[in-house]
Amino acid sequence: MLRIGFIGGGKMAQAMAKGFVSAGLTKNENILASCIPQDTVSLKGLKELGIPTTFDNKDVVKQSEVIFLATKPLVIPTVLQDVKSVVTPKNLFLSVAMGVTLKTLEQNLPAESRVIRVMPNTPALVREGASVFVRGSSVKDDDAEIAKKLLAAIGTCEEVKEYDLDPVTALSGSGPAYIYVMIEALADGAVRMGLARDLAYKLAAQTVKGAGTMVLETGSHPGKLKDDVTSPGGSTAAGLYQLERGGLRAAVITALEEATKKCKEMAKTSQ
Ligand SMILES: NC(=O)C1=CN([C@@H]2O[C@H](COP(=O)(O)OP(=O)(O)OC[C@H]3O[C@@H](n4cnc5c(N)ncnc54)[C@H](O)[C@@H]3O)[C@@H](O)[C@H]2O)C=CC1
Ligand SMILES: O=C(O)[C@@H]1CCC=N1
Repeated sequence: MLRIGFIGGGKMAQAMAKGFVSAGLTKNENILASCIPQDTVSLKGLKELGIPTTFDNKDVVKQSEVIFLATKPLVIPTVLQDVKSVVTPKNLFLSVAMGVTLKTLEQNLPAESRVIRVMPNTPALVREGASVFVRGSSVKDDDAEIAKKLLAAIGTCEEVKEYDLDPVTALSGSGPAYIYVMIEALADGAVRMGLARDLAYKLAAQTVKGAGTMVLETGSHPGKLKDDVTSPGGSTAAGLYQLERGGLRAAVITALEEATKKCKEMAKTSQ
């Protein structure tokens, strides 16, 4: 069984770890995750999952073949300098850090280290994640296969070019947050119109799930699927008109632009 470690044991690390265990790729007790001693939130979450923890990142490198780098982006160069002396050719690094380039990752590790950049998202926890990955310069086909196997076990997985990673981060990395806001707003609207809140959340969430599955499984254009819902002179047309008046599309498009810009800024500051 593959020995998986996480440097940084926060929200994203825990979501992936839970997904890997549910997929049968490893067991909780075979994972090792590090965090900082004062981070009681991470420690509590890892304890609940039954994942062993350490405050020494070198332990993670020594005990794991595959090491996810899952601290905040700005910490990554310091973390890599700290573990550099114990890195061996058996270690494969998968960085999930937003904006931290392969160049920065490779510069802070021994020459020819095997490094892959990944952009996952938190629905990995329920094996409904959307991940992409990019190979570093010393990565072999076997390493890419390991990344694919791990990521495909917790959702969908695509290989992309590094220049795609910032818009991917803005879309599927951050996207669950945008959708949760939409689910809250849908439910708030229904509650305002008199529906019970529990039922409103359930219907809103299933509607998002169902609409996503329609796009994925029918292969139809989202515009056509929208037209299929919109009866002439009906309620949907009345609702859609208000969304357009409220600038929903423009707001979403500029949200993606701002999130992408943030990734590009991070690439510079984390060098
Ligand atoms: N939360 C999300 O939905 C996603 C997050 N990411 C990336 O995942 C990374 C982690 O993000 P989150 O899990 O949201 O943050 P988080 O704050 O929940 O987790 C960060 C973890 O790093 C640990 N940490 C901090 N300094 C450390 C050090 N020097 N050595 C070892 N561990 C240290 C903290 O104790 C904590 O466990 C970020 O780089 C982010 O860009 C990527 C995709 C999605
Ligand atoms: O908000 C962030 O910076 C991270 C990257 C994508 C999702 N969460």
